[in-house]
Amino acid sequence: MAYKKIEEYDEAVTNGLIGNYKDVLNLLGEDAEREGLQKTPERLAKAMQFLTQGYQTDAHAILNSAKFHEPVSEMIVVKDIELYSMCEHHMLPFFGKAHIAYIPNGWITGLSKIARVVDAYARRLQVQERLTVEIMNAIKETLNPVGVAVVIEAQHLCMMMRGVQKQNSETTTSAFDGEFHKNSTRSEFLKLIGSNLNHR
Ligand SMILES: Nc1nc2c(ncn2[C@@H]2O[C@H](COP(=O)(O)OP(=O)(O)OP(=O)(O)O)[C@@H](O)[C@H]2O)c(=O)[nH]1
Ligand SMILES: [Zn+2]
Repeated sequence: MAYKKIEEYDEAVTNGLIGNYKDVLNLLGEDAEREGLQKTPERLAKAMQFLTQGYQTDAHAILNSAKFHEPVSEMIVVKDIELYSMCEHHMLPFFGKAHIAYIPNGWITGLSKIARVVDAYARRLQVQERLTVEIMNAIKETLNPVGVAVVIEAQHLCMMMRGVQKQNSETTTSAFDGEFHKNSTRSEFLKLIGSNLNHR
């Protein structure tokens, strides 16, 4: 399946969500019919479809769509890829940065495709750990690299706006494969992204 942007929203899904979001507003003590809220269920229905469009994207197809044979054997690092996702426990956002590296084994992919793969998995209901591993596996399975590494640093609104209410905590998750299991390779990557995971 080719990667496609959501430009049109599924009418049946949108209408179903609109009805439900009206109920949600009323249950929360609002008046869903008041002027300021009249279009809110529809906006929210579209926003949620946008934020979960990853279910309609195929990360492997994204990477395969710009796969080039290239005799490169040095580490390729794409860092500071911003990401926005939603935790599957509270459906509240978590957001931060992904840093990704791979060491090619004859095949490279378009750099933008790496960032698109982040979105393909981030735009779903997620836990940060699974998001990290899914990105790694997609790169591993399509490019068959000598090694692949993914580090994600994120803040979770469910820990900030509610619950434990910690405003400054940041969660770092990582997934390493192949050459990145070697201390020296992993250290080089962590140094390049300026991560303090190096001290572990
Ligand atoms: N491991 C992991 N946990 C997450 C992530 N996002 C949210 N959580 C946690 O999921 C847990 C759900 O715990 P529960 O005790 O079922 O939910 P809760 O009563 O709302 O918990 P509190 O947030 O502590 O109030 C919480 O500890 C959240 O911090 C994530 O990406 N990874
Ligand atoms: Zn949460």
